[in-house]
Amino acid sequence: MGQSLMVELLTSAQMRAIENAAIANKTVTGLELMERAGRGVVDAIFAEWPELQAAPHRAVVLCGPGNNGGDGFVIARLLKDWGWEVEVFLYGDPAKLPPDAKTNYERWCEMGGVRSELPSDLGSKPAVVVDAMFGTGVTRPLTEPSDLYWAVYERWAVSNRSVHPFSDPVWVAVDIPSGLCSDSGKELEEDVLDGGALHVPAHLTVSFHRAKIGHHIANGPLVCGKTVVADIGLEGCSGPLEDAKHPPEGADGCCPAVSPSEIVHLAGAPRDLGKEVADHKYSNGHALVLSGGEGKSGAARLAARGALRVGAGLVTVGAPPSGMAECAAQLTAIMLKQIRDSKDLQDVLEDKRLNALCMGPGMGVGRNTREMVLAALASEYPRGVVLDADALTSFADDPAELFAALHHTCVLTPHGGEFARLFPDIAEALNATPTKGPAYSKVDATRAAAKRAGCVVLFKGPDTVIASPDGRCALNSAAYGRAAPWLATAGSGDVLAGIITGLMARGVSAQSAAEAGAWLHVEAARKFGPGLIAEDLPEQIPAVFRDLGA
Ligand SMILES: NC(=O)C1=CN([C@@H]2O[C@H](COP(=O)(O)OP(=O)(O)OC[C@H]3O[C@@H](n4cnc5c(N)ncnc54)[C@H](OP(=O)(O)O)[C@@H]3O)[C@@H](O)[C@H]2O)[C@@H](O)CC1
Ligand SMILES: [K+]
Repeated sequence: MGQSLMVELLTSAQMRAIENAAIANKTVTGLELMERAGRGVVDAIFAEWPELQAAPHRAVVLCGPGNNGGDGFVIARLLKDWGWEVEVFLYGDPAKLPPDAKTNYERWCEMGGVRSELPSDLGSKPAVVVDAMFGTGVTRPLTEPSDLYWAVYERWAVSNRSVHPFSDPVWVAVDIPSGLCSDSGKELEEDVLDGGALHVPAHLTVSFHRAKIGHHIANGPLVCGKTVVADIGLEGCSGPLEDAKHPPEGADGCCPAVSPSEIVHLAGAPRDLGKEVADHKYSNGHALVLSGGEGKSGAARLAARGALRVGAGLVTVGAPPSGMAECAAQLTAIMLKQIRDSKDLQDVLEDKRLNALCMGPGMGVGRNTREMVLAALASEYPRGVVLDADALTSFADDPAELFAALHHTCVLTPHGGEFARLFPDIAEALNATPTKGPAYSKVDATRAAAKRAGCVVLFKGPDTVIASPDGRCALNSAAYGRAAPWLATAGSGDVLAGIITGLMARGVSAQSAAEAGAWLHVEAARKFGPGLIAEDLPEQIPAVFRDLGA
């Protein structure tokens, strides 16, 4: 099974490396890139609001002291060329602008004025406000610049997104809304409460070459509005070659500036999930899902149903004696076996056809769960093991004991609370108020956790991050066109654990199963829509598969 359409997400350092390599290779000049960036923003505005292309309007362009500001001067010039009335503000000293930004500042000055002070009369309401204050170069909280920014915002408050956009100005962010860290999707803040971070939510954010991680993680989707990516002619420069440490020239003259393995991908639609006509049930594996006792078996049954629907050939629920009657009354296609402790589990695992295990949902926190997990992990046969919920919390007192036993066919699926129990120091770094950029991100945290645990970690949320110990990392974003707010419902995580287990039973590797599972989980929720409860999720998988042509 593979992933289709791998969309790359970059950090600011990766973007800079790609840009610098292209300039060093003489593929393009910085000035050309800036021109294309500015044009990309104008094209995106006209594509989004064709009414704005049809007749001239008024724009306010807020420029900052770096190259993001440089893009702003290009946009001002292009809009003016289009017949618009354009007012430009600059935060910073024009003499200190970087060279390309300065060139564009000077070109703009031949066409119009630049104000740095806030006038008492800001003039008539513009159709568009362009935020070109700060882009990927923000390294500290914005305090002083926010005066100008907020004044413009408050003057024409962008109150209600649902009304026709031109009753308020549309707010267009160049590259990323100013003040948002492009690596972490967090706003840099002062330690003090009145830090004055900038984060006006944009209607449209136009980024360049690739989306940045920050557009898709943490607050990014809340602040960026609709995000589009403009092609600025750097295609082929991200690193199509495997060994980017010793980069030969790329076929198109570009130099792969970033090792492909370092790049985070947006999880995409999985491919090849169909079954072969000649398959029999054992060709698609046998998943075992461990359950809790009486009144606690629902979570395991949800997981088992997810595993079966995603195509595991057979699924068995293993329950302690007190859970047997409840499970027997509820299960039909799913088999049932009594497993009370680690000794029973070891016996059951003698059957090598059981090739994937799901442990945790509803199992209970404590010694018995701990011992069963360790018994499963000690088994010599290399089966997939998905650990969720109580299987994670049972090791809160001694995570190192768990980490010592984990191996490369394991997947941990913590939510924020479980993550903090297993990786308290990493969670603390992630949750600290970010005062410097690039800020520590959920990507950094998940990669660090995977390395420490020695297995795949899937850190849940609307921005689910999936990382392997070798650094491979994907982001499954339930935002923008894939928002799935009804997924935050009891038992939804149990189904996800089961889906991943089912995929591993079918022979999918740990990282790919976690990525595909997270993607399918969101799609199943979107298929059902409002009113979704966890029981509905497995039942939507057939429709999702049909859409995939599986
Ligand atoms: N990469 C590409 O391919 C392309 C990139 N392009 C564009 O370049 C943008 C990146 O440009 P950039 O690196 O100059 O950074 P940018 O965001 O303008 O800010 C840096 C300036 O802000 C200042 N500053 C920072 N924090 C501050 C604070 N708290 N308070 C006050 N000042 C603060 C900082 O000052 P310093 O830290 O140096 O003192 C520096 O002067 C990118 O987002 C995209 O729009 C496109 O043109 C073409 C293709
Ligand atoms: K910006």
